[in-house]
Amino acid sequence: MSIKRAAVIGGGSFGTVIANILADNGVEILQWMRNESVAESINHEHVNPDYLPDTKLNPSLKATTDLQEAVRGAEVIFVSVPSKFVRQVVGSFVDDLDPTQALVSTTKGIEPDRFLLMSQVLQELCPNNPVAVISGPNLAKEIAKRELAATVIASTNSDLRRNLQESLSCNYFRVYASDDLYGVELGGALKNIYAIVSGFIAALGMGENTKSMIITRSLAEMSRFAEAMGANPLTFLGLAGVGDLVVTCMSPLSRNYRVGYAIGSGQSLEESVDELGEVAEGVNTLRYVREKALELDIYMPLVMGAYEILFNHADPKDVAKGLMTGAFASDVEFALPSHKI
Ligand SMILES: NC(=O)C1=CN([C@@H]2O[C@H](COP(=O)(O)OP(=O)(O)OC[C@H]3O[C@@H](n4cnc5c(N)ncnc54)[C@H](OP(=O)(O)O)[C@@H]3O)[C@@H](O)[C@H]2O)C=CC1
Ligand SMILES: O=C(CO)COP(=O)(O)O
Repeated sequence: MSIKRAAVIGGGSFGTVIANILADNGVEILQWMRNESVAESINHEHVNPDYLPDTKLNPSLKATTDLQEAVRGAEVIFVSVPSKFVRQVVGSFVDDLDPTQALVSTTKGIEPDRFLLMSQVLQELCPNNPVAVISGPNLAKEIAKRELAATVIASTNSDLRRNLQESLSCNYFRVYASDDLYGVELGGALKNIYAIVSGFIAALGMGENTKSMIITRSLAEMSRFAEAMGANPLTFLGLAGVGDLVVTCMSPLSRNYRVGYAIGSGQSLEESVDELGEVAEGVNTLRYVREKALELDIYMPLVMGAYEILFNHADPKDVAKGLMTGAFASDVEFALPSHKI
């Protein structure tokens, strides 16, 4: 049975795109945002002027700045604010929820204190509510133009998975299923780091072989981290792993890639983030993953190198040279374990 009424919490580019797909599919949808003038523009002009100024939105998509109004009666609540604010924003409406209402995170980030992914934060705040995540190669600006794309819905609740597949699938958006929430979410969070690295590489004018090497070794590093964290690295072979890694490492539409490109072109981290004006989750994720890798002694040379460039002003060219002179290593560690080379 597909969803009749849903809420999207967040007025940015991805929240708006998800709300618009649901509206295109006939779901009654109320999108919450804190900015009154953006809400008014969505309601009257059917445009989100701050994040998707060139997209005519479905006129049935309604916006509000009243959080309680948005969640009241919604069968599913999509949470689409930056990871830094998920706990605060969701925490302000948990008391209004009943246990039938499902929560879906679109957010690709990590909460640092206990290294929690967003579905874990949602589950902690709302232990009786079903939870899912959506992740995949989903650049909002392309989906807004209704260019073909695919995504993954992950949940251990098979009814919720199926309802979400039915409510989000349409002729420009294909929705695949997974029951590995942690793996799907970890892929979405980790790839942002490597999109920043790929941005450096592009800014330095490095070749196509270099770009391919970086993407492939990023996948090896992500998988090594996933395995050490107890996740299933096979999930990274799908859209939420390879798929999202490839698109964000290759496209200037990725905000994380753009931050990397700006830094590789000589701007400071602060300038790059300010100029972007949107969230680039990879900057904080890089800090948290580096810390976790040091704590668990996980070999992550790209993460360590990127950290030196972003936070210690290291020269990207010197870091790249250092990466080329590491100890001899295995190509696919699942096939040839490192200790056997
Ligand atoms: N854009 C994309 O292509 C995709 C993004 N994602 C993920 O979705 C999440 C949201 O991204 P996206 O929509 O692109 O982000 P944007 O940067 O486009 O927008 C962020 C939104 O969150 C709002 N916001 C920021 N801080 C707060 C706060 N303290 N309280 C309430 N609202 C707040 C902003 O409001 P205001 O405008 O008032 O500041 C804005 O509406 C991220 O984790 C991202 O990684 C996932 C897939 C694709
Ligand atoms: O996650 C995304 C596409 O799948 C969006 O990436 P950015 O946050 O780097 O723009």
